[in-house]
Amino acid sequence: MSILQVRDVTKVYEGKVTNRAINQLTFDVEKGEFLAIMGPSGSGKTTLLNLISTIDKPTSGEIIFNDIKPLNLNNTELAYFRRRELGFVFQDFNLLPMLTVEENIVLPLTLDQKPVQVMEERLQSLVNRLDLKSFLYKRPNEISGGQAQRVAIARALIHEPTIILADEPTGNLDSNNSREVLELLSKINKEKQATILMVTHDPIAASYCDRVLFIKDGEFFNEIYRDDRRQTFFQRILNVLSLLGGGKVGDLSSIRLP
Ligand SMILES: Nc1ncnc2c1ncn2[C@@H]1O[C@H](COP(=O)(O)OP(=O)(O)OP(=O)(O)O)[C@@H](O)[C@H]1O
Repeated sequence: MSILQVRDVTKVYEGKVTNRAINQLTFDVEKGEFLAIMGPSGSGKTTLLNLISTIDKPTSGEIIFNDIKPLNLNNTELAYFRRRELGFVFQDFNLLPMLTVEENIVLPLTLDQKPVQVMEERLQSLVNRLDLKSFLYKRPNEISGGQAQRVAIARALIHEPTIILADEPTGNLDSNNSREVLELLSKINKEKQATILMVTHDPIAASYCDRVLFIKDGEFFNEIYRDDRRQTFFQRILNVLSLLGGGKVGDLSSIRLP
């Protein structure tokens, strides 16, 4: 079942020079899928994420979540839709520094005025699943980058969104913390059938996904599905990246994945 349908979407930035950042892009995201979007710098990944997250509007084409077309919603409905249906995970975590880890996580429910009991139940379940207990009462500047990203993932999950949109979630993490965050995303994807769309430059991060969709100059370039072994999927991702051009694929091709 498709959770998200991107239908013939084009985004043109008008200015001194007209820039067609996304051009007639069509794809679906299935319920429970973990999808990576990859492409060279300037290929339109951020633009696409902004369109899917309803921060920006397509010039033409449609984006449909289940049966909801965000373009048809007014501003109040759109704000509510974003809060309820979408979960965001960013490269720089975006935690509020003055709040504790616990307060950051329940913030979306506080904004939704959910009953305290609901907040506590969901918080407890996430604290156990994401192993957050030891730093629940600390503030963001007192925890590591990996821990901060786990908190951001908990915050994205607490209102049980239809889809999690992750923008380079490991971009600011070292390799150990990256692996921890990717294993966590993989776990919530498998155990809770969470649907995740992740934009990444990192072929190791993409190798945790079920499918990688490659874009070039705002257009569909290729897509590949994971097979049994992550190592062979990783090699196939590198092959497509080398066809796409740019990047440091040569340096990575000898990596053995943990
Ligand atoms: N607000 C804007 N106004 C005009 N052009 C823009 C705007 N935002 C992006 N662009 C252009 O649209 C194209 C796609 O940019 P986008 O940021 O979506 O690429 P990207 O794949 O996310 O790049 P990167 O990997 O470097 O972040 C680029 O040519 C960029 O210069």
